[in-house]
Amino acid sequence: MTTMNFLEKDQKLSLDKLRNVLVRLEDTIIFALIERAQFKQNEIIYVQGAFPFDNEPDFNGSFLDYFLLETERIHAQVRRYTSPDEYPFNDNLPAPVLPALDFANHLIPNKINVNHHVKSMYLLNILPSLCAPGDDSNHGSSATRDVECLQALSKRIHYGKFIAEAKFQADPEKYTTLIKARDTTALMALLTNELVEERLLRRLRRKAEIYGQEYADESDVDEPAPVPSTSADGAATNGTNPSRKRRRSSTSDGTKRRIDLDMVVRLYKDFVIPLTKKVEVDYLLLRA
Ligand SMILES: C=C(O[C@@H]1C=C(C(=O)O)C=C[C@H]1O)C(=O)O
Repeated sequence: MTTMNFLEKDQKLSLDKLRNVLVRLEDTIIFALIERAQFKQNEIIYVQGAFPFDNEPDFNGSFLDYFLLETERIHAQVRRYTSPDEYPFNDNLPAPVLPALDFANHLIPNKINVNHHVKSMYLLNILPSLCAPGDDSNHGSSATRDVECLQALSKRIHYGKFIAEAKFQADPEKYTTLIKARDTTALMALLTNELVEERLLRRLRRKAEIYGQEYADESDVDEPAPVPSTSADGAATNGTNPSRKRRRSSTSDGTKRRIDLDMVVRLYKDFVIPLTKKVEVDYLLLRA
């Protein structure tokens, strides 16, 4: 199970299934980062007011803010944000044009949304080490990739609500005692699973190493071309064309990477996991 089907009424929250969803979201996040890393930082798209939007005279945000808002406006109309695992970065989005779906109700009512933290973490701490400095004019492409990164990170981090609910259901007495005492330190300690975190960071580095490798297509390398078993003059050959040598696409360490492994691990260690756990604690505190 790599996704939760929130339309299934009898599907109970399972910590294992939820963890599998987080594992699958690692792939989504790594590939979204790889896509953004193709372009330079293009800092101007993050500068408030740097681009005039004639069709939106009252809008005074950055180019990315504009693209994110317009993206969320259209996604809201196809009811993206009615799904229990989707959280927008903007308020005041249009109503869906599609009829409401009857989702299973796993969580207690809450308005927890940490996307302001997600966005500032991404722009201030991730982007500068993800992309080369400078401007390559790929402003639209950079913004589209930024939106994909932000949406994937937001989804992953807000899954903390489901994780917290599953943990509460597994031990309601212990959690209720700490919630009533508003003991956030003890709550954080109780919900923390260091073994899961350590395994995640090891897996993440390995995934980034594999997904981030440049693949040298067969047509890009001088493979020894197979030749007929006998040459034109009829002499037996060894089946290869000695004149073509294999051109390696690798660098000195044997691989050319599209993403910095340490950056990916740091993203999770310093930001994604702590923010997920903050969502878990914030959600549990509502459960008193
Ligand atoms: C998500 C969980 O809760 C915590 C947060 C984790 C994370 O964000 O990766 C991993 C383990 C826990 O410390 C979990 O227990 O799986």
